[in-house]
Amino acid sequence: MMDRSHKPSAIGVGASLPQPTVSIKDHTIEASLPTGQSVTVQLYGATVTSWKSNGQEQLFLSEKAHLDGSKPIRGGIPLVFPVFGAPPKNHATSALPQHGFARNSHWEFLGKSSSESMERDHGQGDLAVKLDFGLSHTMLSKEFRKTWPYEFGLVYSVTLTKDALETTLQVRNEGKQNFDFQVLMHTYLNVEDISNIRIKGLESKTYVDKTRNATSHTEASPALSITQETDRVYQDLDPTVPVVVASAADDKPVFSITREAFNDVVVWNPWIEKAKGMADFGPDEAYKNMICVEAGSVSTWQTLEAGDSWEGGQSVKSRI
Ligand SMILES: O=P(O)(O)OC[C@H]1O[C@@H](O)[C@H](O)[C@@H](O)[C@@H]1O
Repeated sequence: MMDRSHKPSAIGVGASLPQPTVSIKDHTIEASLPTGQSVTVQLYGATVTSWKSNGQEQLFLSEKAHLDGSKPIRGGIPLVFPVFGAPPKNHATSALPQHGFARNSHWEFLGKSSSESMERDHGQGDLAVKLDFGLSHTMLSKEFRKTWPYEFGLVYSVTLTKDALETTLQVRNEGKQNFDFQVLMHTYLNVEDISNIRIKGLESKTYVDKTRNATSHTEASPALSITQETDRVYQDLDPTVPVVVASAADDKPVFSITREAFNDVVVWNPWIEKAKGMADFGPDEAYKNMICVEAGSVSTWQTLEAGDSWEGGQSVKSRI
């Protein structure tokens, strides 16, 4: 999964091998590999809004998503930090909006690096391109700084490889006070038909069902089908065991998600009524073309002591 074995790029060493390209335009960063895969990231929220692989778009983006920075982007991979869902009462995050401020703040592009993986699963020499984004307390709006007055630094890395999209968040406590946070990569996966997929890797896991008064249950199904509004927080998963979105027809994986330091996975689909009720969700029937499988750390709080840092991430493979 998270492959830390990238060696420095061979760019400019006389080789005429095609290299990744990266372009920056209108607060949008686009990177593509010579093998055809591409990724698009908006500086607003450092939200990944497109990931193309195998000649297909892998992420769902609502037709009505706001891409002008006026609202968190409905689709792609919004980043949830420092609180998941509605903030609890009497907590340091209480005055923040739902899902925190990372997805509705302006990030900076820190740069790109190209690399050649030495030990990827699919053979040697695969090219990868990594895009780094930063957000710190000095970049927050006055309002967010006031409501969450901690000194922090976030570095969000988006790595595109031939086989996967990897997203990693590093959180640093740059102040003198400890702070608590939750984090989640709210990944909207593009699916052809929700009735034709099953979610595997959740059996026997405890989940909180947010559609049933946040009651706790144990997943009985080895292959979960989505047939109604679904909003579940699965807890205490082994991050190295993939959560797989598989085809119901032939059981082949459509997506496989492994994680690092993320023990929770949220499965969300708004279904008919909720989809209609969201002004930025469209078309109404698009709930059939998406499933959110959201890797994160949300069932407890991570406490970060002054000067410390923490890192977590996911690797999403498609149609392997
Ligand atoms: O509408 P938002 O703030 O983007 O949230 C979408 C959904 O995000 C999911 O992660 C939550 O579990 C749901 O409860 C929520 O409805």
